[in-house]
Amino acid sequence: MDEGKMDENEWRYHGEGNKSLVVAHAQRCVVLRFLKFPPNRKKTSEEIFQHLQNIVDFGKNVMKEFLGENYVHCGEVVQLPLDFVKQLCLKIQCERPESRCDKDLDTLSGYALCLPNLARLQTYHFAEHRPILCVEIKPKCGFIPFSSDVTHEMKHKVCRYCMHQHLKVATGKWKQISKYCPLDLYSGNKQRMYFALKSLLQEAQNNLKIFKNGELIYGCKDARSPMADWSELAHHLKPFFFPSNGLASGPHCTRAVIRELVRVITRVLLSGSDKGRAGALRSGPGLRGPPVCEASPFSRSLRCQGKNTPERSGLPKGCLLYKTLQVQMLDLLDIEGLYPLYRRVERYLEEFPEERKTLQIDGPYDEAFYQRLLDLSTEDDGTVAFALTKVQQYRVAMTAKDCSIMIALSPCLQDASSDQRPVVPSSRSRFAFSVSVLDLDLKPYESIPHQYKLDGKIVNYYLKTVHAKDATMMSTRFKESEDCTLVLHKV
Ligand SMILES: O=P(O)(O)O[C@@H]1[C@@H](OP(=O)(O)O)[C@H](OP(=O)(O)O)[C@H](O)[C@H](OP(=O)(O)O)[C@H]1OP(=O)(O)O
Ligand SMILES: Nc1ncnc2c1ncn2[C@@H]1O[C@H](COP(=O)(O)OP(=O)(O)OP(=O)(O)O)[C@@H](O)[C@H]1O
Repeated sequence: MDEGKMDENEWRYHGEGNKSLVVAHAQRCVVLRFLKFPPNRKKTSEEIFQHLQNIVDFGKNVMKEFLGENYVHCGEVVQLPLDFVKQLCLKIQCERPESRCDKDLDTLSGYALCLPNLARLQTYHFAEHRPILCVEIKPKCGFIPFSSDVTHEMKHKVCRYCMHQHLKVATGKWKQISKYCPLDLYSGNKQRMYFALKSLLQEAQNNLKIFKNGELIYGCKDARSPMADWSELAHHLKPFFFPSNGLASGPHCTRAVIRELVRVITRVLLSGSDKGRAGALRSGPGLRGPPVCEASPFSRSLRCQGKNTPERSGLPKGCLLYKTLQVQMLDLLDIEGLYPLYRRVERYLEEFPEERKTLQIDGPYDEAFYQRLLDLSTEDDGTVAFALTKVQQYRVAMTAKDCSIMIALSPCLQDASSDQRPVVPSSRSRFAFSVSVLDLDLKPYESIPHQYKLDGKIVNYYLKTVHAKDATMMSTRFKESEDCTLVLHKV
């Protein structure tokens, strides 16, 4: 990229989250990722540069090691002309969802991250001419805490995502409770994964987006977004999954197309080679905690049919979901066990503030930082060193609980080789695909007290409202017989 000759008209708004905003180049396969801040939060250019450089270093030295070279794209920090950034900011402002406008794009430093556009296949730099479909999933936390520090029994039964749904609906963030449960997606059991993906398609919230040729065609900006329209989605997807087939339109066609999409995504999620040092945690946390969440409509439907809890079929070890789950499980103590250790580090820093640097609280996220994360002992010897290791592991685990997975699919021409990319078959076509992970920014040390408070709020709200109601009648989330039969199709 020639930073000297930047033209805002070559870039278009692509998307944003709580902390960054992304614009995509119209022709080339690159995006620029800018940081966002609340209006009055002034940061110096040097601080912003360091923040971005930390993101790159953390990706390179930590996440690539854990998740594998192929899945992680760290990008690089670029310095852009301030005039370009200001014009770009003005140009995209009208496309930003209102709910995200509480923070402003950083237009003062001129720094941003330049990354490959993961909504396109990984050929970098130049866009492919073949059509491309991309599914982005933010799977969230895929396990139930196993820590003995957990004080609410409910946390050993119902996963955080399912509990949090109730608080989110109560506060108006989303209109309705999703049937998605991360434990179903991470189960490795095809039926459960199928159910999880279908549930995401029914109620996408911020956990699912679909792009066609880089354009968002499915996904929900906020609670005011219109209801998901499957027939419109199927219309977009039909040429991908039924290219030369005169499948009539209508509900039958919609169902067939959605089924194909879900099957292909399930297969892709279960695929993967195991390269690099990503197995570092394999002998670590392992599969612990209950295999199902009691609030998941899938497990409820099994119970309602008198069936046993499904076996944990397990994810293949090379796949990205497996690796992500292993990193999430670095949260060995749960926030309840972690918080007192955070307080221990805090007390130490109050006494010795100059030690913050030596403790690598704000970086550098280098090889030494990574090595310390591999110590999975939970025997507290009362030291600051022990507390610090658990705090850093917790931050890394929280990062993995909030990242997104991007799956890009491009139809293979008949009989054509796939340029050495992996290929996934569907019933009427074949796709070359790539899987990547994004939003791997290490969660800040300062967010730990917030996590602690939020955890209490989520559980208390759930206990007070939902569980109390549930004890006397089935949750409204689960509409009896409909769900009992829905999930048990062969996939
Ligand atoms: O706490 P959670 O689980 O609600 O996760 C937050 C996300 O909310 P979600 O529940 O996924 O809608 C939240 O996503 P949204 O802004 O709601 O789209 C952010 O990803 C937030 O991370 P950060 O503070 O921006 O680094 C996330 O905060 P962290 O907890 O990961 O710090
Ligand atoms: N390299 C990329 N290629 C394509 N799209 C991207 C890329 N990076 C980010 N995006 C898009 O931009 C959106 C926002 O990016 P990201 O999730 O990193 O924001 P964030 O503010 O850090 O998120 P959060 O709200 O989780 O803190 C993503 O959901 C994704 O759709």
